[in-house]
Order: sequence, then structure tokens, then C-alpha cells
Amino acid sequence: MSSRNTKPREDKPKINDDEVDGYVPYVPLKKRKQKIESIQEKLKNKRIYQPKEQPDPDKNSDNESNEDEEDDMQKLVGPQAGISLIDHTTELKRKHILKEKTEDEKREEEEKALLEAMARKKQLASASEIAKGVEYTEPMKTTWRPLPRYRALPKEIVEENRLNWHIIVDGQNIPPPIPAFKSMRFPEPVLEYLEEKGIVRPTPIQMQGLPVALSGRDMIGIAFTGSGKTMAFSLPLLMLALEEECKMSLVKGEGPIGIILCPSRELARQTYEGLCSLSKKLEESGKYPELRSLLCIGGISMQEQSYVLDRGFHMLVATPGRLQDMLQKKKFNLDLTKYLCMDEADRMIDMGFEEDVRNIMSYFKIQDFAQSALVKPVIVNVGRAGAASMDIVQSVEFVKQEMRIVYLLDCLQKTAPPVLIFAENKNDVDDIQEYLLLKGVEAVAIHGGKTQDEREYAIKSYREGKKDVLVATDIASKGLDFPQIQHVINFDMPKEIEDYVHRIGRTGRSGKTGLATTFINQSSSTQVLLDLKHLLMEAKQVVPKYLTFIPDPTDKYRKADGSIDTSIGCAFCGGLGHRILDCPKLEQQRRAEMASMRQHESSFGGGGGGNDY
Ligand SMILES: Nc1ncnc2c1ncn2[C@@H]1O[C@H](COP(=O)(O)OP(=O)(O)OP(=O)(O)O)[C@@H](O)[C@H]1O
Repeated sequence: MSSRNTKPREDKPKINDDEVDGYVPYVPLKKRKQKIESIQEKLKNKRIYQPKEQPDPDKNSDNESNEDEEDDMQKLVGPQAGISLIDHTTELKRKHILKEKTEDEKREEEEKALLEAMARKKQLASASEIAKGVEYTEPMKTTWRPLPRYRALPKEIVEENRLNWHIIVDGQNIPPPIPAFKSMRFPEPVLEYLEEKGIVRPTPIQMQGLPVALSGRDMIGIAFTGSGKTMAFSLPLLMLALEEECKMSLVKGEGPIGIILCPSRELARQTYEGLCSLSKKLEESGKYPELRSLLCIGGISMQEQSYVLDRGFHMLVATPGRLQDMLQKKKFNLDLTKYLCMDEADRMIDMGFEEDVRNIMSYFKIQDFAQSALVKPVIVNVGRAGAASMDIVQSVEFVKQEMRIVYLLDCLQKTAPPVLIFAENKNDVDDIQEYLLLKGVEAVAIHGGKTQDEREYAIKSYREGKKDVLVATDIASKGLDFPQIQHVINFDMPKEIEDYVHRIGRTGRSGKTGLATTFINQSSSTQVLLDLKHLLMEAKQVVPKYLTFIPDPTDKYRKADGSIDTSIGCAFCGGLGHRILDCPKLEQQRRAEMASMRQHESSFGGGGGGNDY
């Protein structure tokens, strides 16, 4: 009989009480606990990069015929066929192919087909590697391994610990979560650095993500904003760089050992600075060698970093466009590169960097490197992708368009500084800053129209507490970590709920609470307001009346007890107020793809120019 049956369930995981004592786990989403298995199942279908399915030699002929059907489906739909998946599904409906099924079954099947086709399309294998037919099937080897006492933990205890920390995993031979940095075998200076930063215990994504990445396994990490993902991918890179440098010192023309790709310059700089501080700490101890990092983003010249380039460098933090440019110019190569991390990978693809990322992949030569971006990947999920942090109080207010700027001043009184104000367009950002300056508020602003120097000045002075308010477009919403932001004000509701989650996620970080105020009015799109309503419900926040009056198409998915299965939402964009089949973002992407195909056809078609063999 298991101990679970004989004594009351313990809140604390069973590993080592010294290590976990006092650990306060993340506030759970109630449903997740109850539905852990069903979520795991859904995770497999989520819109994340999935490895190419390996052919199964044991497959029987039935399966083969299924595969044929799937292949046929692939040929029939998608951009290459010129028929969208949505149109294809509509056509299927028209032909009554799904006639015998219940409404729910039909919807599930349609969603599944859509997701599977998308996952196939999303593989990030480099074109040239595919052409060469190179296949990598084994994960990278590192010398790191969990301490013997963790390796010896029985499977049931490991699973129970994951459950208690709300960690969901998927994949083969996954290392156990480890609840203490010390037990992860980091060098003493790294532990000191973490302690100085107030980072005493790993967050759940770090407990599980670090052992996975340190073991050299490919990983897809999903966790909500502000939960410490940066450390989860920076520390393994640092350790790999250290291992390689200790084996053989890097010289001019060598490196990087690993790359972190970021969707914005600001995020890249923040991650780069973190790596530099960690390396400095190691070197200053006198026990470890110098590890060099290079920042490769638009707006800064490589000349400035000639010291690093002249000596070879271990770690590279870059934005995709600039990295591709540097590779083309042969400023460095990826011959020694073993580690690639894409921070906010889905964002990067959304922002149109997919082609750049594919090109970057084609510069990898190391045999052990992934052919399709991921080999036997481990999925680590802590919190629904796209869920808001439970440490944020979300206030949504109906404010007329023309009243917003004046009302901002009242809003600023709600908390002490620092305050971050988001607006969708650059002109609004400029107007708000100007207005606040006139009213004597110390405000700085950033948006894509500002020079790199202006952007850096704004971020630096705000981060150092010299300015009370930062006004920004979404440029500052992704991953930027400002200490202690008290209040985020959304001057407008962003077009997508994902952006809303990123924006408000600038507060309520590292276990602290924060406030987010959002102005809504008739100009906000109905779709995003519905998503917002469901997000507020999920996070147990007050739902303003205005939102409850909007006709809600998800009512049809409501169960007998009145509740909605909020753990599902849209599997494409994460919005809870609609399903994937009605996803506006997917529709937008489909249009963009069709437009780009037409453009492609018109630039290549009919020219009779011959092939470039
Ligand atoms: N284990 C920890 N304990 C306490 N604070 C931590 C811990 N790990 C990271 N932090 C701090 O929490 C803050 C947020 O971390 P980070 O920026 O990595 O979050 P994130 O998950 O990447 O968020 P986002 O999704 O917004 O990018 C940082 O200031 C970081 O120093």
C-alpha cells in the first residue's frame, strides 16, 4: 500500500527537508491539479516546436494507411497547396464527412488536425541540413549528472514531487526536479551570485528545467511571466562554456560555444549583462577561467567588442536578424556551437524571424547538433502558457478614449513609483510622455522610432530609479525585468491577449505582488475583451460589468454546472475566450502566408530563368 493511502497528503515534496524547508510553492491553478493528466495529453498537441515523428518500424499496416491519409491531408492543405486548413475543414464539414460525430467530437478532431499540420510545418530544421539528409538522434552529452541521492529516488516519489510543485513534464528519461541550487552542483561563486541577488531557492521551472538542460537534453520550457526562465537557460550555457574552456581554452576565431537568441535588443542586452556578471563572479574567485560573451544586436558596432572577438568568445546573445548578418559576413562561425536557446521562441516566429532562424540553423556544423531543432525533447511546463501570474491584481476600467490621458494622472496615484505605462502606438507614447512631463512627472519613453541611445538611456535611468515612469510600446513588454515595478497601466488594450499577459507580467515578479490597470472602451476588439474576461476569471479577479455584457460564443462550450473548461482555450494563441477554429491570430497568419506566397510566386514564377545548379 502506498504511503499516500495511509497518511494525510503532505504539501511538501519528499526529498530533503533541509532543502525545501520554508519553500512556498506557486499558487496553483485549481483546475490543473485536478486535471493534470488531461493537460499532459493536451500539451502534446500544443503549438510548440515538435520533433519530426520518427518512423516506427513496428507499425502495422493499419497505421501505415493512417499515415497515408495524413500525408494526403498534408498535400491537400496548407500554404503549399494554396488551400488553408480552415477552408479545408469547412469543406470537410460541407461534405458531411464528420456527420456521425457529436459536436464536441467534431470540434476536437478539427482542432487536432489543425494542430498536427501546424506542428509539422513548424519544424525548425535548417534547409541545408535537410537537403544533406543528416539526422541526429542522440541528445548532446555533458558531464553534468544529478547527485546520486537524486538519481536513486524512486519514480513514484519523483512524480509526486512534480505534482506538488505543479510541474508537468513530457518526454523520455527525464532527470528529477532538484529543489536546491547547491544540489545542482553549481560552483561556489555561482551560488554566491545567486544569493547576492536574493535568489535562494529555485522556482519550479528552474527545479526541473535546470537538470534537464544541464544534462544536455533538448527542452521546451513553458512557464508564466516572471517565473525565472532566464536563469533556467543562462546557467546551463554558463556551465557548458566553463566545461569547454577547461577542456581547451578558446582562441581568436573560436566560439561561440552557445547562443541565446532574443526577440528584442533590450531583452538581449539584459540577458547578456546577466551572463557577464556571472562570468565575472566566476573569474574573480581566482579558481575559474575567464568566460567571454558577445552581444550581437542592431545599433551597436562589433568594433566596440573587438577585445572579445580578438580572444575568442564562449557565449553569444543575439537578435536573429543581426546574427544572421554577422554569419553571412563571416565575422565568426558556429563550428564549436553546441547550445542554442530561443527565448520567447513563439514570439520570434510571430515577429517574422522564422526565416532568419532557419538560416542560422544552417550554419551549424557540429554532428551532435539537432537536425530538426529538437532531439528527444523534454517539455517542462509550469503554469498554462499564456496564463497571468497570480501575484498581480488586475483592475480593468472602462475609460472613454478622450478621457484616458487625463485619467492617467489619477491612476498614477494608486501606487508608489516605479510605474510602467503601455500604449500600442508610438504617437500615443510620445503624447503621454509629453503630458506627464508637463505635469511634472519624471517620465521617460521608449518605442521603435527612438534611437538606440535614447532607448538605452530611458531603460537605464528608469532601472536605476532616476525616473519614476516609463512609457513604452510593446517593445518593453517582452521579458524585460525591471526591479520592483509597482503598477503597470495599459493605456489601451493590446490586440492580442498574449501581449496583455506579457505587459502586466512586468509587475508581480519574483514572488512580489503588483497592480495592473487596463483601460478598455468601445475601440477595444470584442475578441480580445472576451479573452480578457476569461483570463480574469481564471486568475480569480474581478470581472467588470462591461465585459459580462459582450455576447460570448464560448457559452456553447459551457458544461452543465455552468463552468467552462478554461484549461484548454485556443491551442494556437492561448486566448481563453475562443477556440482555435475561431482564432483571429491564426487567421491573420494564414492571410500573411497567402500574401507572401503570392509575392513569392510573382517574383519567381513565369520568368523561365532556369535553375541555379
Ligand atoms: N529562484 C528565484 N528566486 C527569486 N527570484 C528569482 C529567482 N529566479 C529568478 N528570479 C528573479 O525573478 C525576476 C524574473 O525572472 P526572469 O526575468 O527570468 O523571468 P521570466 O520567466 O523570464 O519572465 P518573462 O516571461 O517576463 O520573460 C528576475 O529579477 C530574477 O532575478
